[in-house]
Order: sequence, then C-alpha cells, then structure tokens
Amino acid sequence: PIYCAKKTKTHKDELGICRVLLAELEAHQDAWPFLTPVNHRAVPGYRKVIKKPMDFSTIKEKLTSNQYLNLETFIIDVNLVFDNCERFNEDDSEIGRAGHRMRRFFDKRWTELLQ
Ligand SMILES: Cc1ncccc1N[C@@H](C)c1cnc2ccsc2c1
Repeated sequence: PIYCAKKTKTHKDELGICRVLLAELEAHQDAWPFLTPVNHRAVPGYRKVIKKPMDFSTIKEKLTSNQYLNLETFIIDVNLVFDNCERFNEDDSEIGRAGHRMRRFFDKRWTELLQ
C-alpha cells in the first residue's frame, strides 16, 4: 500500500502483550528455576554476586501494580532474569541450560508478537 502508517501501540496494547508473554514464560516447562525469587539463604553467594535479582513472580507483581511504563521496561526485567542466570550458573548446568532455552523462547515470542 502507498500509505502504510506504522500502527503505534497504546499503553494498554503494550501491557496486554506483556501479560501474554509473561503467561507463556510461566507456563514453559523450563520456567521452574525462575518462577520465584532465588532464596539467597539457600544459595550461597547469590546475594553478593547478583546485584539486581529478578524472577517471574516479581515481574507479575510489577505488571499488576502498573510499575512498567511500556513494553521496553518489561523486556529489560525479563532479560535481567536470564542475564542473572548466565552470570551465576554454568552454561553446562540444569539451571544454566534452562535459562538459555527460556531466553531463546522469549526472544522468538516477543519478536513474533511485535511483527
Ligand atoms: C535461577 C537460579 N539461579 C541460581 C540459583 C538458583 C536459581 N533458582 C532457584 C529457584 C533455585 C534454588 N535452588 C535450587 C535447587 C535445585 S534447583 C534450584 C533452583
């Protein structure tokens, strides 16, 4: 088409996409290490190494209490979950592999939803 305006997404549209993406992340079979905050008393060294802990339940709380300005601030928190995972866990470990699989899944889904 000659005139093809890029459809801007309203705040509500973007939050709807965040809710869909978060629900899919939580339902993923490899989500188990990321569903709740890492218990730093049970995981020695975690509090020292990971300056900004993040997990899917915290993201959900922030989403439902309207703390995300837009899709970008939501994506930054999701990526923080995976970056923390890479920093603390060996690539060749159960949790490390789950983190890589979850990041690949997330990258694929949000680009699909935004096309
Ligand atoms: C994402 C992450 N990074 C570093 C350490 C832990 C975790 N996940 C927590 C839930 C967790 C905490 N403890 C255990 C014990 C076996 S799997 C598992 C998972």
